[in-house]
Amino acid sequence: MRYLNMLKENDAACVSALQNGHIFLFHHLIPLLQRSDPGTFRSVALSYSEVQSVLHRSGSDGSLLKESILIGCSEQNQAQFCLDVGELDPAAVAKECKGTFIDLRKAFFLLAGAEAHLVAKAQALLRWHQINRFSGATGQLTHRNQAGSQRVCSSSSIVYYPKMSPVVIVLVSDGKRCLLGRQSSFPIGLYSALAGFCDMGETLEEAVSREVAEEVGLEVQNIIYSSSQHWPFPHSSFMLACHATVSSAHSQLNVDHLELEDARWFTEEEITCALQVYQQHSERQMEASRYTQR
Ligand SMILES: NC(=O)C1=CN([C@@H]2O[C@H](COP(=O)(O)OP(=O)(O)OC[C@H]3O[C@@H](n4cnc5c(N)ncnc54)[C@H](OP(=O)(O)O)[C@@H]3O)[C@@H](O)[C@H]2O)C=CC1
Ligand SMILES: [Mg+2]
Repeated sequence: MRYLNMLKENDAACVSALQNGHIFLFHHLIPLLQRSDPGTFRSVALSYSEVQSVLHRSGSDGSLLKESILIGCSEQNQAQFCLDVGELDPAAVAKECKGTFIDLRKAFFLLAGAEAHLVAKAQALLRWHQINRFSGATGQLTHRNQAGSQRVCSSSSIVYYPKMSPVVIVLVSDGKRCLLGRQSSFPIGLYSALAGFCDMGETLEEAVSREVAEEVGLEVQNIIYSSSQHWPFPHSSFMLACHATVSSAHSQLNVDHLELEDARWFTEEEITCALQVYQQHSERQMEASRYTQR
């Protein structure tokens, strides 16, 4: 952690870490991945010299490497960076690296947990840099530090840091059943715990109470924080997961159909059955993928 912090503050040390580090490539924010076991993917960690030769063979002079952004540090203490090669031909880069550019929405659940997290973080940082080239206060260009942990306005010295939007996601229970809803944009059959963006100035508990009231017209109690994760879609969210209850006497839903297509109470048996069907479906997909790769 201290090493990473030092790299954020020391441009020269960051350049040297880049030359000895691992680099993950993206093309217009789409990560370069490799198929590993059938139906799963892994990220592709390239060395500085490997990326240099990919860039040269793709007709670039290599100066693009300076655009790499620090994303973390491996267990072997090697700094990890990401780089968007959007100006190059994706097919040529993919061929050079024996990989393939795959939309993160498709690959996210097929990457191992730590890799999914790293690739999502990299995409989020790359996106933040791409959309913050100018200062919102002065309209002037901003410049990044070597690590890419901040951007500074060239005329006012205002410092900008990468942003996330806090989101609450809550599993509401009435003691016997849990409440799930779906938006019309969800894949067919997919239901999820209720979620929503926190408003400015809200506490976690206030955001949970408001979102549930807005979406299904219930007043929740006993809000308990459970866990958190970075959520890359559609932009960078910081998901805070909670449990909450309603009394069974006050569990009548009044769904806001502008926000949700449907919301329902589900019993434990229904959830278990749905998870089993999902598991069988995933296994069949993996089997099919094994067959097509033969
Ligand atoms: N069950 C779920 O809904 C799940 C949601 N998520 C994630 O949680 C996040 C929030 O869920 P969702 O239900 O869509 O949120 P909300 O219930 O808050 O509804 C989304 C609407 O909120 C408005 N909004 C307010 N603040 C923001 C902001 N910072 N960024 C974008 N829109 C904002 C937008 O309205 P307008 O466009 O009218 O301005 C948007 O259409 C999303 O990132 C989603 O991917 C993850 C898993 C499950
Ligand atoms: Mg919502």
